[in-house]
Amino acid sequence: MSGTIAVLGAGSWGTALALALARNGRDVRLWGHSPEHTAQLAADRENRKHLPGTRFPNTLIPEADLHQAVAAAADILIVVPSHGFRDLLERLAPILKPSQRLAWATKGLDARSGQLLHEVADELVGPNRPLAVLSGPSFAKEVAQGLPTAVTIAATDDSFGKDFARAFHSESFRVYTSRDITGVELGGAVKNVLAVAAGVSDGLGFGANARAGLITRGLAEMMRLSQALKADPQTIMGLSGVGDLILTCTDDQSRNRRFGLALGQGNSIDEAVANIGQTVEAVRTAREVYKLAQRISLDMPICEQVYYLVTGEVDAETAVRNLMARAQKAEF
Ligand SMILES: NC(=O)C1=CN([C@@H]2O[C@H](COP(=O)(O)OP(=O)(O)OC[C@H]3O[C@@H](n4cnc5c(N)ncnc54)[C@H](OP(=O)(O)O)[C@@H]3O)[C@@H](O)[C@H]2O)C=CC1
Ligand SMILES: O=C(CO)COP(=O)(O)O
Repeated sequence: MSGTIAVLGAGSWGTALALALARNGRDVRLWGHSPEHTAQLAADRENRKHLPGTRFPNTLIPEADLHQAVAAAADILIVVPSHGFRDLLERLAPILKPSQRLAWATKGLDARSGQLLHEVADELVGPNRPLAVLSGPSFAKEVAQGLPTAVTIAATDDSFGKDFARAFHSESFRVYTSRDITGVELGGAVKNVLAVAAGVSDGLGFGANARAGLITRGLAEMMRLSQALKADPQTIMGLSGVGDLILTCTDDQSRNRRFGLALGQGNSIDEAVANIGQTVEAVRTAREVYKLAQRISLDMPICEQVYYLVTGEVDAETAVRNLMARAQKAEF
């Protein structure tokens, strides 16, 4: 990754990652789907909507035209919400050059097919294109502020993984590499669903014991799913699994946790989403994880109750009662 990198998606995370790359000496084109928003980024040299107070280096250029952003780039990094991932790849498929490698930092599953995002990428712009995913415990605001952060990049191709890691790696942004794309993607998707459960529990005032119990039994669900999908269990014990699970379940910067908190405090789903005003991935991911677990007959009781919550089939207290009423069993 020595040439320009096109970051596609100009929300909080796309902007923070574009800043990390530009500060690390890379030329970056930051594309956003709203021309008004991209014009504001170009005029202010700052993303006032998502990350106020952080000036863009000269090497970070906002770009309203997708074709131009892609044409200028050696490699591509997608950072749109998961519901826009497939559509964006369909737009990219006819314009990507064979030499351009593709990475993403989106967390979630494909809302149309329930597939992992690397399966969608492989289908639409593969099969031989090097692919990579960046994930781990990393709030956009802290990355934009240059606070110490560690993440994982999993790639289909070792040289892409190393190049991509080098493009980001700095004294404040530490990058570990992996080959387990499935494990890294699963951790990033499922932790958002579990963060809703932790938020609900805290919103109901259930205390520290309940939160720790939910995180630990949630980790067991993540582990079970990763084993069923032939991911490496070690990945779940790493940054993109337990690392991001702890971050998102315990800190109120997390939008998924705040969504759960709001439900636990008696707000409706629509009120909670509107008040947060940004992407809350778990609203969709809870459905996809539930369907996936059903399809492969896997027991994921916490994710199941979050699914019933986001579909309005139970309220917060009933979801917790349902979990506590389960039959006694061995821990492992
Ligand atoms: N924020 C964070 O700390 C982190 C986020 N992530 C992940 O990054 C992904 C993006 O989240 P984040 O940047 O935080 O979300 P934000 O809500 O901050 O921003 C999302 C951006 O994407 C735009 N957008 C919405 N739909 C589409 C689409 N179909 N095509 C292109 N752009 C679109 C939105 O535009 P508009 O406002 O017009 O809708 C907005 O600019 C998510 O999967 C999230 O889980 C991962 C790690 C950290
Ligand atoms: O993924 C994240 C941090 O790693 C951000 O979490 P939220 O989407 O819940 O804010």
